[in-house]
Amino acid sequence: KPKLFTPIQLKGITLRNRIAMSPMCQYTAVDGLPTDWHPAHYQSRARGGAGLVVVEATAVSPEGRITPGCLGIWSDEHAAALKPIADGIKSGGAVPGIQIGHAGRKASANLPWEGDNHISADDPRGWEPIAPSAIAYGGDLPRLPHEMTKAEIERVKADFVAAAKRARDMGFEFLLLHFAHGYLAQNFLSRWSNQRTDEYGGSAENRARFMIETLEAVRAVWPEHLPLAARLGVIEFDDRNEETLAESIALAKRFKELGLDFLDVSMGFSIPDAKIPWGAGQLREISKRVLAETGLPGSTSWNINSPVLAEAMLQEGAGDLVMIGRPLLGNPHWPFAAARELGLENPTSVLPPSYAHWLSRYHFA
Ligand SMILES: NC(=O)C1=CN(Cc2ccccc2)CCC1
Repeated sequence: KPKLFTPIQLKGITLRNRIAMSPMCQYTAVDGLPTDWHPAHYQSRARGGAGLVVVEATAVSPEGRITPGCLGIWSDEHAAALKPIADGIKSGGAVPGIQIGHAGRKASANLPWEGDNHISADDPRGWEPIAPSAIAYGGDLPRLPHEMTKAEIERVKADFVAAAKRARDMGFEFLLLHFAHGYLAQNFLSRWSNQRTDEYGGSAENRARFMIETLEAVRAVWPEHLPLAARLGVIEFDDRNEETLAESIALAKRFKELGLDFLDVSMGFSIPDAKIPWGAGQLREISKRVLAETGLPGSTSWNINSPVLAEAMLQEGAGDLVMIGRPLLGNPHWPFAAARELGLENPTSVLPPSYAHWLSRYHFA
């Protein structure tokens, strides 16, 4: 039986299979609120057979959005608007997850298909990004962020806690902290973006402080029986990969001590000229190493572009789940196609009865 279609228990929650829909920004929110796009987008992937559906990066504050089209959970109104989405994922048979984050120095950008660049400083649609240091990312995101004061650091940590409480209260059962992709938490971790001289900068411990303190504070409010996860940028593909990986593994071990239940292995994306080794299953070896050394259940993503590759990665310990992104954009029923390709008996069993009944009958040779 393919491992991809075996259940897994994470704390008090059981996933029906190992297929997770990776959080992917839809850029269709208005003032942080979902539109009719979001419920259909997410419920269709649950009905298509995924075991876990993780809602896209949802900002803990307005200035924490990547673009004006990003979701937010910074108010009770925003939280209430997300409840139907959590309910729809659950009624579709998947575990409802959500990623919460802050875009840091990459914030205030145009939609990817409308420039993918910083909104110009004089454009009222934008806002001033905030980050650990006044150092711009560069490339198409050249805007200088405002260096956060201690008070702002405290405020943003509190925003993460408030966001976690709202996600909990709206029925989400898997919480994924966005600690990757050159956003705020990663901005603190990376020397490229953090040159503070206070206790939030300098040593590896100091640069990890924001993540550590945020994890501790969120853990205290996130229910013990629900999995708390983090997506961590463990490597930058710059000129110090070994050092970064060693720091990341030590940090992940610390996260485990602090009660993290699940680690999703990703990339730092802290600088524009990173040498990303794009390719099928590109983080497979890195994920195997990080998860083996930390002993945490986990996953990775990035171009897991075939069911055979997904199965191989599970078999070799590159994750307990696979994070499937773009293939699920192209086909909400990717799990059904994977079930057939991997030879699962009764492949239609991954779909709801309304589809499964007719898909499993009246075949002809
Ligand atoms: N919210 C996120 O984590 C996002 C990650 N991206 C990853 C990505 C980076 C570079 C190339 C492709 C995809 C795209 C934008 C949103």
